[in-house]
Amino acid sequence: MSMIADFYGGKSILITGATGFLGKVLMEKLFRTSPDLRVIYILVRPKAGQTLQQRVFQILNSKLFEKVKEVCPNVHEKIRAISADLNQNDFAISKEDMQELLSYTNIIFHCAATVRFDDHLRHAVQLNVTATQQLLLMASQMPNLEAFIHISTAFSNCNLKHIDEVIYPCPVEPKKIIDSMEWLDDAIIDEITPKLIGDRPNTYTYTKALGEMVVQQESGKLNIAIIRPSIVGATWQEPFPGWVDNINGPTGLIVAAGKGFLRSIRATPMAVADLIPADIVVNLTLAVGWYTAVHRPKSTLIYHCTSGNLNPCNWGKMGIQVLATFEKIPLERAFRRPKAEFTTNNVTTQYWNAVSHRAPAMIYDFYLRLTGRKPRMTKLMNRLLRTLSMLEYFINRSWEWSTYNTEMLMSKLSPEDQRVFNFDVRQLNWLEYIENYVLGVKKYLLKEDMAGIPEAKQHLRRLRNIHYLFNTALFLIAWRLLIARSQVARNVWFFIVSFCYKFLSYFRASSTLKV
Ligand SMILES: CCCCCCCCCCCCCCCCCCCCCCCC(=O)SCCNC(=O)CCNC(=O)[C@H](O)C(C)(C)COP(=O)(O)OP(=O)(O)OC[C@H]1O[C@@H](n2cnc3c(N)ncnc32)[C@H](O)[C@@H]1OP(=O)(O)O
Ligand SMILES: NC(=O)C1=CN([C@@H]2O[C@H](COP(=O)(O)OP(=O)(O)OC[C@H]3O[C@@H](n4cnc5c(N)ncnc54)[C@H](OP(=O)(O)O)[C@@H]3O)[C@@H](O)[C@H]2O)C=CC1
Repeated sequence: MSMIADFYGGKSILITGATGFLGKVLMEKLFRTSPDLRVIYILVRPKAGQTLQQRVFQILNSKLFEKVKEVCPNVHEKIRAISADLNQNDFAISKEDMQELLSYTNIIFHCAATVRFDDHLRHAVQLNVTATQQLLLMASQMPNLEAFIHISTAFSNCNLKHIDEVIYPCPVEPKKIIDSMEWLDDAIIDEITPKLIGDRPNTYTYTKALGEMVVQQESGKLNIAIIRPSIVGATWQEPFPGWVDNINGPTGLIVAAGKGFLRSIRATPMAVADLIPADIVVNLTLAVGWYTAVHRPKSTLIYHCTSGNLNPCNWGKMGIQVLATFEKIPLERAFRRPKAEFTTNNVTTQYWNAVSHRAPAMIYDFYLRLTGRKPRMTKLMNRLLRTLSMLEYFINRSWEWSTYNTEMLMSKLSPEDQRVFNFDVRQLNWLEYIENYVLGVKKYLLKEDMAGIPEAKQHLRRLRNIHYLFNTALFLIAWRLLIARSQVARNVWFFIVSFCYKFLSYFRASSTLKV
């Protein structure tokens, strides 16, 4: 019997960010392991062209929830979508809904955030800091609340090399930042952003650090815990391997490599690729929810959900395995063959960007123009290069995260819970995981049919032939131009031609003699 699964039975659970990548995996696991839970409230904002109900329907009818429907056939009745926008005052929740949330909620999982690296500071503060503050205020009015679990990121302190499971203060108090965002105009915010974020690379990591400070400051009498996952990747085992449905983190680059857009990347092959599968994050989150509510630790505990110190993998190994998988299982309609290299300095990066990214895009756009179509590849390539420049910070450094609390929690679980809520990353086989990740990208994100693999391989063979033809033509043109301009080149050319001629004549003469 799983104590954790049992704990969530009969509970009313509030999840923010349930429509996001991690939120969906969290909801799925909760329904699958504790089908007798009372209700899951999810705060959802209406999206263009979709009502709340349509959004929920889409999630519940996705492949991810297939197993849930078997164990929890009335899942539709147990999910209660509440219209909310975390950017608004009181989240724009109606009075009745707010009353229901305040009266019944037992556990909160706060996953919502803006994960964009380039978000404007005002927006990132609103969602990652102010909304967290407001949610804590709401939580403090919930008489039945047992635990508040805040999802942060292991990179909230990426300005440090070694990171412990503690909250590191930022120089400027979050409250001051929140206040200043109310009266400063965008131009001034733009000007002070670099000074505020200091040695962090973007507004995301900075505001997630501020969010943690807010959690610490506003915790009051609440039972709170913070989870810090590193780079969340596709699922490892549950509900099935390789599930992923957005392009954040490495996923977008895997797609770009598989489609042949990404041919070189500035990365340190030996740097630790601190990836963590989404189901491991979710298992730890649920175990933390149980532990925080039942054991009520005296202080706010922080749990690092990382892989680097227990089972390290590096970007080099990951990149090679990604490409090896694309050899066997290519993506459909690739732009070029999947073939990429790591570069390690600015000069080679600029060179390969020009030769392997910009030039082919321009040639292809030229071809599109010639055939009366709208050019698009240069624009796409520029966006990819911009994305690469934003991710570079994370693939050229290694961090060490201590995992005492996470390991302590593991030791507190019963053998059954260690099995059902497995967050032991030491058991993960990276090569197998990455292969399943790449397959998952193909099947669940790009929705490509496995039956199309022979055609995809055929397409790659065509691309290879075009590549050879193109290179041969380029060589001949260059050579022709060189011969026209240089006496030395002409001499070399005549020497080669006469050598070949003599060789052929000798070969013909000797074969005639034999006859
Ligand atoms: C020896 C062999 C070598 C072979 C190598 C080849 C194999 C390659 C795979 C292995 C390398 C993997 C490296 C991975 C590096 C990952 C580092 C991640 C670090 C995360 C640390 C923090 C973790 C967290 O806590 S939060 C979660 C992470 N958050 C994000 O990832 C968000 C990042 N994204 C953004 O901030 C934005 O999307 C931005 C700024 C990058 C782009 O914004 P923009 O306004 O331009 O528009 P969008 O609409 O968002 O997207 C535009 C365009 O870009 C494409 N795109 C977006 N993200 C990615 C991505 N991660 N990778 C690739 N492409 C991406 C998107 O598809 C759009 O394309 P269109 O065609 O124009 O629609
Ligand atoms: N993915 C990763 O690699 C990592 C993620 N994390 C953390 O995990 C958490 C979840 O991340 P992930 O699932 O990847 O992110 P996603 O971007 O996939 O999901 C973000 C969620 O937040 C919701 N949200 C955003 N803005 C609002 C708003 N104004 N009102 C209501 N809801 C809103 C989104 O709703 P909508 O669907 O409407 O957009 C979505 O459900 C975040 O806190 C993130 O910082 C930490 C480490 C790594």
